[in-house]
Amino acid sequence: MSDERELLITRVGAQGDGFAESEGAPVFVPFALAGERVIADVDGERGRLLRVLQPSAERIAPICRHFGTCGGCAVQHMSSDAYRAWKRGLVASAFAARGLDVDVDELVEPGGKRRRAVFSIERDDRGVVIGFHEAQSHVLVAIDECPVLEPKIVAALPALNALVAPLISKRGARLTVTLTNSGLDVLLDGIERRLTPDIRSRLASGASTLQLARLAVGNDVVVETLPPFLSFATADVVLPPGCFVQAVAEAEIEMARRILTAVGKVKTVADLFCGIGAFTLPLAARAKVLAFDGNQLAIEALRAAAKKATGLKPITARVRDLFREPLSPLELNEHDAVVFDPPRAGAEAQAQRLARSKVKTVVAVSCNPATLARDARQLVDGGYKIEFVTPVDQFVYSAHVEVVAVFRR
Ligand SMILES: C[S@@+](CC[C@H](N)C(=O)[O-])C[C@H]1O[C@@H](n2cnc3c(N)ncnc32)[C@H](O)[C@@H]1O
Repeated sequence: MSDERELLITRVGAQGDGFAESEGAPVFVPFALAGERVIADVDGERGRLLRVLQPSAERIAPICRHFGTCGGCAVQHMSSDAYRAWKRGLVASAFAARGLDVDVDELVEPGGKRRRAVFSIERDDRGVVIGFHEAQSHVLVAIDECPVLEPKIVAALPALNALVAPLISKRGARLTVTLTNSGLDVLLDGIERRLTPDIRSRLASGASTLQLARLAVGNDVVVETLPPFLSFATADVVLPPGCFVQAVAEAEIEMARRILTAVGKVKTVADLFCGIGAFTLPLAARAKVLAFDGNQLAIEALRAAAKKATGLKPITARVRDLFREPLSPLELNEHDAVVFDPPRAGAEAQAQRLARSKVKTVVAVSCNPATLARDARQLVDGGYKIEFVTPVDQFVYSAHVEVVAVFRR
């Protein structure tokens, strides 16, 4: 039932939604800005923006026609100043919630487009559709333009759709597309159909016509025309299908630069949650690196790249579950600096051990300010001082923010 209300938006929340109080309860209104009076259709804590009665001076026109329906971007309607202040504020408030009053740096905006996208692909009345879901909805928005993605990825979507369409059912699947140095690396997963020899050969010939570097369906590499690789320092890493890569090359380079500046002149560094070595390899240009990750394929890819690279100090890469078996203080103490870049869940167990270590410099990279602040609290309680907290805008127009934090003792 429609419940239209006039609301005063008092701030923008962590997901990019406008926040108002109405009838004694919170209401979150996507696409509304602080200070605006709006009419929204309210259903519980959610409000659908119907009209802006009094627009904020910070309101600007979005740059993408899908903005407002596509769930990929949350805040294209904010001026650059408001956007920068909001992202910085997300980090400051996460730290404040842990009792850490830090002077968060200005938002660093390295620019660049996303080289990896995970699309949904589904069959419905429109045919087979590739796109992103509306926020908090099952409705799929067909994407034919996207200002945050590498144009080569967007341009390939119609042909990729035609290639995999026969495999797509109403249940849908995921299509992960990564722009690598040797072309597009495409992974289709979540499909029910088995690949018959006939389907496989049709996919393989289509992939070569499209000059894809690789096409994989689930764990099955259907065709690899060229090994899909990315370069870090002097090394070329061949990507295991679907493995983690930093979304934007420019952001990754900026973060690596800040990590190197923070660790300074050192002999030995531990890189925890190293993945395929986006930070390990630049660090190895300077110091001996011991690198750990839970993903066996990522570690194998890093080892193979390190073996072939020239001009790097020794890298030892090991598979280890750092949630269950974090490095002990004794193991950590063998290093002049430790870098950790965990998944969104953070590195709670590892931070506890770091807090008891004697390591001089710790650099944390995180895509989740809340878990970073939790882990930072442990480091501070263990005697570390926070030197820098720098938000890096890797996920432009979204509510996500990457952070590099430097701790010293
Ligand atoms: C945010 S990524 C960072 C990877 C790398 N630093 C980079 O920049 O490409 C997080 C990494 O944590 C790894 N990971 C997730 N859970 C883990 C665990 N329990 N133990 C060790 N590594 C884990 C993932 O495999 C992934 O490579």
